Amino acid sequence: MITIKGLSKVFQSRDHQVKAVDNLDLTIEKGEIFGVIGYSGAGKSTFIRLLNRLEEPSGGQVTIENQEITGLSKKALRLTRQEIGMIFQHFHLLWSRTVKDNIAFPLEIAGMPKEERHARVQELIELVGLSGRENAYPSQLSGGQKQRVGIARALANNPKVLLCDEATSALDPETTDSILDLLVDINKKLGLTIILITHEMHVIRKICHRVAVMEDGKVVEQGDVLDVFLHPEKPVTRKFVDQVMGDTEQAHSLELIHQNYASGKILKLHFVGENTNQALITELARNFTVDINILHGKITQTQKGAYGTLIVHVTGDSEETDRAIAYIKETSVEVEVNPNA
Ligand SMILES: Nc1ncnc2c1ncn2[C@@H]1O[C@H](COP(=O)(O)OP(=O)(O)OP(=O)(O)O)[C@@H](O)[C@H]1O
Repeated sequence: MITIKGLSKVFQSRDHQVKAVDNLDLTIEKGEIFGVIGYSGAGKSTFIRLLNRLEEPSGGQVTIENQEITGLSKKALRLTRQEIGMIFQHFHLLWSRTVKDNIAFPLEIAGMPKEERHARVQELIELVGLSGRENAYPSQLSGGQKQRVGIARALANNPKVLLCDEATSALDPETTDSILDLLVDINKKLGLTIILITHEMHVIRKICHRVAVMEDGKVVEQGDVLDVFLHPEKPVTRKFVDQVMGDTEQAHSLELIHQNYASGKILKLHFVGENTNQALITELARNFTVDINILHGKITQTQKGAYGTLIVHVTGDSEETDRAIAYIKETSVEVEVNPNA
């Protein structure tokens, strides 16, 4: 478990102070993929760099599995950093070393004997899917392959936690997905705790179990990814959810829907987890004498199951419509009945 208490970082420039991280408290469970999302300037990079003290905190504590990182001497910190792997947006590889020598680098520093090192590097190359590219130089690799080298190097000393600093931001969407798949795979295979920062909700949706939203150096909202998707509280969180669900477009089409459907009721159904798979609409049509028109919908997958919304127009006898709505409410699908309809 990782506990962060009252963590702060104040940067002092000539004429003013910037509280990049402002009295932040968080608990991250062992083995989870925890995402921190925020816009540029929210303090994400500073936050993640405080965890391994690439940035020295102005105040507060970071404890990783009972070891207080913030209380370590510089010498002890050097050793402990071997237990905290990190990957970066621009990979930070050594350009004059081959793939295998880049991966071997942290093992050399840790003093691992040559033969053991060789075997470990081979194992890591297979783990990250780089077999056959051992002797290539970074300049001969694609962005995705470079990040795979970064991941292998970060995992070399069997860290307790992997920190990912915008690790997919420099990659195209397809490569991003393959790197995210690799991170999920590693999390499952090794039970490794992963903390990532990003400005893309797609990354959170695809791989995180829990998420914290940062704004002005503070965590303004946090929770299970599905809960945050379903009930975003703060405007900044809603904006991020809209990145994936396209709600602005939905709001616009809702206005049109009102104009076009004067009678009946417009329902907005939220599906979570298992319920996305059930044939609710078919059941409604079979069991109630109502007509149902699907007007708009989107379902997306997260690590904790599926999440989606569906806007439907229901017409029929008003009592029968109410019964159908009551039936929907009995399932755990959430339903909002549009008040204007
Ligand atoms: N070394 C520094 N000196 C002074 N101010 C800094 C320093 N590093 C960061 N800041 C300031 O701290 C705030 C948070 O920056 P940070 O880079 O952590 O945000 P971020 O959310 O990671 O944004 P980005 O994705 O743009 O890097 C910003 O106002 C930034 O200008």
